[in-house]
Amino acid sequence: MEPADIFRPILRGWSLPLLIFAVGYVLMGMPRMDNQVREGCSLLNHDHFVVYSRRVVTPNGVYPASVEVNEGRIVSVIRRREAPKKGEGEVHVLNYENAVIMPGLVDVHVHLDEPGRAEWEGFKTGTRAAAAGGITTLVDMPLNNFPSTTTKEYFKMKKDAAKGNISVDVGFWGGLVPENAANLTILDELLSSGALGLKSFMCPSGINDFPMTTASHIQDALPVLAKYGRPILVHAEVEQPLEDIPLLANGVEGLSQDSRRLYSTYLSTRPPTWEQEAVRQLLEVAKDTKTGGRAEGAHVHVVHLSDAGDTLQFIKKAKEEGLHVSVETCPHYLAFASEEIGEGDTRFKCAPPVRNAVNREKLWEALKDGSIDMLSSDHSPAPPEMKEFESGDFLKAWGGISSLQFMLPVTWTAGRSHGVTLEQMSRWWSSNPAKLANLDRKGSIQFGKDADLVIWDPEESYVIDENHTIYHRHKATPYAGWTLSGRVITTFVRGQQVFREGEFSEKRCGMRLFAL
Ligand SMILES: NC(=O)NC(NC(N)=O)C(=O)[O-]
Ligand SMILES: [Zn+2]
Ligand SMILES: [Zn+2]
Repeated sequence: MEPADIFRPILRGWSLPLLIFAVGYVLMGMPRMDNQVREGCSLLNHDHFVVYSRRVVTPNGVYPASVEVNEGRIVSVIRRREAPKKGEGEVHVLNYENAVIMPGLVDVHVHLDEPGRAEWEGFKTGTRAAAAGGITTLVDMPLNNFPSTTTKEYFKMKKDAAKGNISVDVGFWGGLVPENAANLTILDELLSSGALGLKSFMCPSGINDFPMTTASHIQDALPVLAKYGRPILVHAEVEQPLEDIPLLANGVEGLSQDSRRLYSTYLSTRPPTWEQEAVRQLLEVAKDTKTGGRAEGAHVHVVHLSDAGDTLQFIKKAKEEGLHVSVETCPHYLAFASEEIGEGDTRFKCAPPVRNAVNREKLWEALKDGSIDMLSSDHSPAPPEMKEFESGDFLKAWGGISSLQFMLPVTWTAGRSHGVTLEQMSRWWSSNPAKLANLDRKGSIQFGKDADLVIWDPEESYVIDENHTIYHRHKATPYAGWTLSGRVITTFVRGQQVFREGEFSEKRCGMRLFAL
């Protein structure tokens, strides 16, 4: 007897009530279940589902578990040796077996350059690269876009440009410049518009409408930041005289074209003393962040640390003294060494510069012992002409490395030889950056958090060659030619499957994240 036959007699007498029930179910239940499909936000036809693998990275360790997702949130994390079978409840199960399920990456340092410089990078291309790379939240920098994000009006332009164009969730830093540091009402409005914090430069940024700030401007802004409990991120390099450097005794103008094509020449123009002096001055004003200080509640964060020498020691000491400070470095400082950069290869140009292999090892140590708190991409691409690929002139080329899509596999590939664990990966890339940006719902696989997940295979390797699809606006990246370990299989943003095996959801349903 077929199951349908059993139901037939029952259906006969009950067909009308059953029909009403069924229609009611369809009307009430289906819209929610089908929302994402209809709206095209997800590649998956379910709002309520379970992902399972034998390696789920949680705050209490890595273990086999099922992660239940309902309407965008994580509703349970259950340790279990096998995936739930079909029929155990009504929930759809995705079994990823040996793949790693990790919190999506939170990248707090990305230049997406819109509005105004869409030819550099953009919300669409940048956030697709992020989704393909397992980054589920990114925080956009207030510069390279035009106008720079320094007032509430410009903040509105920024958030309007993002609307409907983002594949992952995006928050925004506001910019601190002398003009708004001198008019704290402007700063207050910028923060009350929802900027997650501020960003400033202690040296020229290269962008005319983003002038540099001194430590004293930063000191002026700290009490306003304290009022909102938000951080300031600082590009910490201060220009120092270079005459003592023999190569530069006659200024950079006197240098030959051959010399300008050497990375070592560029390196000597931005010595570690620039970072040291900036951080020394910055930490002096950051004393105000101490408990009981005039800016208690504010937080000072040093972006893209390159010098693993005194700069790092200053930061370590400041933390011990109770200052509210933190520091990030970027994979390019951990993956490359100045002596290995080829002549004229300006893809590697960034500020502060990539230093030597000895420094690189020290950065790894500092990251592993917790002296460096987190990682970020500092994805900052520019059109090929500006990178001076033709001339290979390191002094003329725009500084900025294009890398967003490769952050997870690059960290894993370079980190493996340093014994990096999955838990460290998720602390550096998810929980610690989420904390910096006060994104409470982001950064870990835990009950109640947003279901932001990256599912990836750490054992699989591949080459970044011409067959590898790069989603950045510009394809030039210093990781070209690298053999990477770690392939992103799929990415979920608030339970929406936005990327799966080279495919994206039809629509861009990333949310803009504003501070309250
Ligand atoms: N204007 C920039 O995007 N600058 C960036 N450029 C780099 N890092 O070379 C940065 O973060 O300083
Ligand atoms: Zn910078
Ligand atoms: Zn940057």
